[in-house]
Amino acid sequence: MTKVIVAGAAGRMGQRISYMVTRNPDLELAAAFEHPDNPAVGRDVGENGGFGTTGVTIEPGLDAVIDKGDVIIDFTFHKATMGFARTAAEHGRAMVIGTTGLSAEDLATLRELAEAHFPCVQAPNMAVGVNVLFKLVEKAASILGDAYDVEIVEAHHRMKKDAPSGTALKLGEMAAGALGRDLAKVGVFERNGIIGERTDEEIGIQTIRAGDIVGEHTVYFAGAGERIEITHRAHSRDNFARGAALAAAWVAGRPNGMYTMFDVLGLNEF
Ligand SMILES: NC(=O)C1=CN([C@@H]2O[C@H](COP(=O)(O)OP(=O)(O)OC[C@H]3O[C@@H](n4cnc5c(N)ncnc54)[C@H](O)[C@@H]3O)[C@@H](O)[C@H]2O)C=CC1
Ligand SMILES: O=C(O)C1=N[C@H](C(=O)O)C[C@H](O)C1
Repeated sequence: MTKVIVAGAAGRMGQRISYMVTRNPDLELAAAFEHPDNPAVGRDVGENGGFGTTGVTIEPGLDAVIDKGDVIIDFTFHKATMGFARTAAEHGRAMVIGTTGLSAEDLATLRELAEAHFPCVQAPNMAVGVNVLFKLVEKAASILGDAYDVEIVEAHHRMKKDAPSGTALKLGEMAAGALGRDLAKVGVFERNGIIGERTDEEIGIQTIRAGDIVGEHTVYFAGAGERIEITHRAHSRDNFARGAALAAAWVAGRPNGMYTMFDVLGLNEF
């Protein structure tokens, strides 16, 4: 039985992850923590999340609970995540990281820490459907090639802090990789004013923030006289949370290093 520590346990994702951990027979919800200023500190994580009494109290900060578990599931905020990774490295705890908005520098540091000290599953989206979407987009781009313009539109709730979504960036990277391009060079994240004609190689990524949209991603492949649109819509946060719980059960006991949901779901061969 793998003992799980849930970071940001009072957050939108933290609540549903805590619930999914209690539903997974391979996992034990061993501890939960929040930012020390969060009003949920001191409450039972299940009562706070609306799924009953668990006997697990939300503690103030990771240091208070680090000795209680084997795997930390982190869906919080990029600055907090990097601090948790340093603590995980010191204590040799595994991590599942769903937090988005990590910079290229953060990801390089995370890789260094994980390769030396702990196994880590990191993915911008832990839903099974989105991970299949990544593969479909890679395949579509490699078949269609340069004759089709690639554009990505993502929509999320008004509370989301980072833009574009980590998923949209990954979709852009999958398409760019299949087309022999580098998203850092060809990504276009804003269009306004007299911008001139579209270039062949650019990959546009546009953002919508509105209401309580859980998460939607559409990739367009538009050519002369036709287009393909591939869309994923999340109906609730439970698919992300179920994926995170699956990743926690999978990562415990693995060799140190970085893994993705493709490893967890066995999608590398596709
Ligand atoms: N990989 C995936 O499948 C998914 C990733 N996400 C990502 O997860 C992250 C969180 O999303 P939400 O739950 O919607 O945000 P949220 O704002 O509802 O929850 C974040 C929680 O983290 C807590 N937190 C922040 N700093 C902390 C610290 N230093 N110590 C302890 N707790 C701290 C906050 O108090 C808050 O309760 C975002 O980066 C989002 O993009 C969201 C959904 C799916
Ligand atoms: O913040 C969210 O809500 C989500 N964030 C992730 C992202 O940035 O890709 C995944 C999901 O779409 C929900």
